[in-house]
Amino acid sequence: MEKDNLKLAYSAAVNRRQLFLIRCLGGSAGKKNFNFQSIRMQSVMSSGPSLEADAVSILRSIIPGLESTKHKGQAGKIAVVGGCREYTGAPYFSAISALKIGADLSHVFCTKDAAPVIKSYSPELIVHPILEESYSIRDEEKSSIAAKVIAEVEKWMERFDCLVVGPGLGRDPFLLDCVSNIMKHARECNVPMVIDGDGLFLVTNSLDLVSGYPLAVLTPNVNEYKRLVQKVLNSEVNDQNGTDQLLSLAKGIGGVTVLRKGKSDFISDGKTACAVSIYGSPRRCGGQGDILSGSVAVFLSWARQCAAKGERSMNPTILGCVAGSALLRRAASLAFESKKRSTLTGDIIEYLGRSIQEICPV
Ligand SMILES: NC(=O)C1=CN([C@@H]2O[C@H](COP(=O)(O)OP(=O)(O)OC[C@H]3O[C@@H](n4cnc5c(N)ncnc54)[C@H](O)[C@@H]3O)[C@@H](O)[C@H]2O)[C@@H](O)CC1
Ligand SMILES: Nc1ncnc2c1ncn2[C@@H]1O[C@H](COP(=O)(O)OP(=O)(O)OP(=O)(O)O)[C@@H](O)[C@H]1O
Ligand SMILES: [Mg+2]
Repeated sequence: MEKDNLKLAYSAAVNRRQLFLIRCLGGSAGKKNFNFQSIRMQSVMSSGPSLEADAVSILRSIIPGLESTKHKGQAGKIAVVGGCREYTGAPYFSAISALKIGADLSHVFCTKDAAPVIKSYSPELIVHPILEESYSIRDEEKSSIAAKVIAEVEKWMERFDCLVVGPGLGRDPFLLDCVSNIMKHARECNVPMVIDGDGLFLVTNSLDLVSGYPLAVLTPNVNEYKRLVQKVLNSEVNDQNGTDQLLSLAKGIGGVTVLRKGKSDFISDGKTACAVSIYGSPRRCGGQGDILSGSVAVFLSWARQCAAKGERSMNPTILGCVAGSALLRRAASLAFESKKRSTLTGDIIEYLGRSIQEICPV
């Protein structure tokens, strides 16, 4: 009896899978004819058609081709500022996701303690052990160390297409001072920044770091969003009027782009708002936001390249957010299909490649 039930469940799963493949392939695997209709339907159904971005078209339009004329670096050079004694997973997830999506180089600027650990996760990452936390230095050393940190980052800054600031950064006051200097320098160099995790803790307390900088993207989770709304709008989160509040928040920080993470991801630059509701995963394991920050950094860089060629008129930071969110959610859904309750962030990262391949086959 149990065997029969198992057989039935198995054949139902196979049927569902076949139906899904037929719907997705739509008779052709070619880039132009690829049919992602099943996913688009789900997305429209879950948050209403008016706000939902056409994420698949956006992804297709900004993912660059793989051409033999290109040299290393042209598909993106990303740097993650994060990683401390407590957190080594978050910067790794963010930086490795950038590579898995298609960036050529991914750097991590972290504390001296975190560096050997992050290096041991992957030889693909370029890891700079430059940051220090208060516990490891004497007060009289602070100013010389702060000067060294910024000098080290300055050497690299102009090479980066985007910085991700905050995954696993921690909240040590001295370290955050040094990171503030890095952000000021990035801003002077017009380098886009995705601010996440403890980077949002820093920015919420020092809004000037990003205020009025249109190349800044903030990616708050539920707690981080609440703190931002309280600080900037002096009110509580109001989900009845969620879109207006998000617009006001982005506007209140001088036109930065805010990607509010949740059941649907909502994105606004203070002028327009859109949503990504593509079906993701019901697992809420830590680290999915880190994948998102690395993804947004890459797509934002690609969208800016398209904009520079005059190929796209919409705000490239918004396009980058939509693309990053859609890809993460698709990968999470594929990972969950396979791993169910045991789905972890590492599993989702393994599906980034397949998710991008479905949209832009090579
Ligand atoms: N494997 C890893 O290394 C991971 C590390 N992560 C990192 O963990 C850090 C925290 O992210 P969460 O999403 O948990 O942050 P949240 O702000 O959502 O939650 C953290 C919780 O701890 C409290 N908290 C922690 N430190 C505090 C402090 N110094 N003062 C006041 N309250 C404090 C917060 O109020 C909140 O309740 C970030 O740097 C994030 O990037 C996460 O990305 C998950 C994965
Ligand atoms: N309730 C939900 N249903 C579906 N997807 C969700 C839900 N909540 C979050 N997500 C997705 O997970 C991604 C990460 O959001 P989450 O709120 O977990 O971030 P986070 O707390 O910063 O993660 P991290 O653990 O990496 O710090 C979002 O981009 C969103 O697409
Ligand atoms: Mg987070």
